[in-house]
Amino acid sequence: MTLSQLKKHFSESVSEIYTDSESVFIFQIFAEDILELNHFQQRQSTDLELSDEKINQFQQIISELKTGKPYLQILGETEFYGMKIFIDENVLIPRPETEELLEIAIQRISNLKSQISNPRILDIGTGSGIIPLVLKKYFPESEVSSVDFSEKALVTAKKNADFHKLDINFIHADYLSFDLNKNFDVIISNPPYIGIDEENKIADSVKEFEPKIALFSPTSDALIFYRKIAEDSKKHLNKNGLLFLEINQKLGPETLELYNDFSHSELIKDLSGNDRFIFGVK
Ligand SMILES: C[S@@+](CC[C@H](N)C(=O)[O-])C[C@H]1O[C@@H](n2cnc3c(N)ncnc32)[C@H](O)[C@@H]1O
Repeated sequence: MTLSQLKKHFSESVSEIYTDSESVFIFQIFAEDILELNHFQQRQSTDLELSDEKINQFQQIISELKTGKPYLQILGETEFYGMKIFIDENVLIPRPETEELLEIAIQRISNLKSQISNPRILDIGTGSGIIPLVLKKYFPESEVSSVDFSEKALVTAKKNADFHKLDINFIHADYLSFDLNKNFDVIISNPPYIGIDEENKIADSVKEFEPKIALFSPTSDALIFYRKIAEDSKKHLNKNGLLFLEINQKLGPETLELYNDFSHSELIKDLSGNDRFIFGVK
């Protein structure tokens, strides 16, 4: 089988799940990984004869894609804020909105840095580690702690931290019953924000392949993490400390209200125009 025949076979096999342009895009990504040919080289090598081993690898990928498994999980890595990030079934696949959250945070923490040279940062809900990794990369003098209840997620996050040689203090704990024992200059979080009773409204592809603990709050209270963060901020966020949260777009005003004792708090929309972030100054 040649490369162009494989490409056609690939597109036809996944046509029930992906549009033509999506399947071309996904094929290119896997061809880059398996055949070690960049996009330009792939276009120049349409007649390349492929070994049975390579064809079998693509066949395996097709079988997995047909189950609805996200292609990034099959690939095992993604790019986030310009960094290579390993992912697997134990962590949330990084979302573009979280890149926006970090853009907002980096800009505002830079301003804070004129007053505090080594800010102490707490991230709640580590997942693949994207938030603490990006912040530690941008603010090497900062002290970054990150808590997650999922031991398996922490294994992946540590793998990412080792890969990028970044020093993060990972904490394995249930944040909802965790006593913070020090104060922070920055609290940031993208916690689970869907009430467990709303599970039936979420697409099967998300529910089936991404960890439930990353998506759903443990009760029907979708704001349970935000309430605990508000409580902790009272005692453990320093004066003029900064708060950055990714939130459920349907609960903007209710979530913002939890932080009305801050000297400043605002809702910020994402690029799609949804209420998606809260920025607060204590
Ligand atoms: C929405 S995901 C966000 C992951 C990552 N920060 C990101 O933006 O991709 C929420 C994370 O919170 C973690 N989590 C869920 N319940 C938790 C709890 N009770 N205590 C600490 N972490 C928890 C999940 O394991 C998951 O990694």
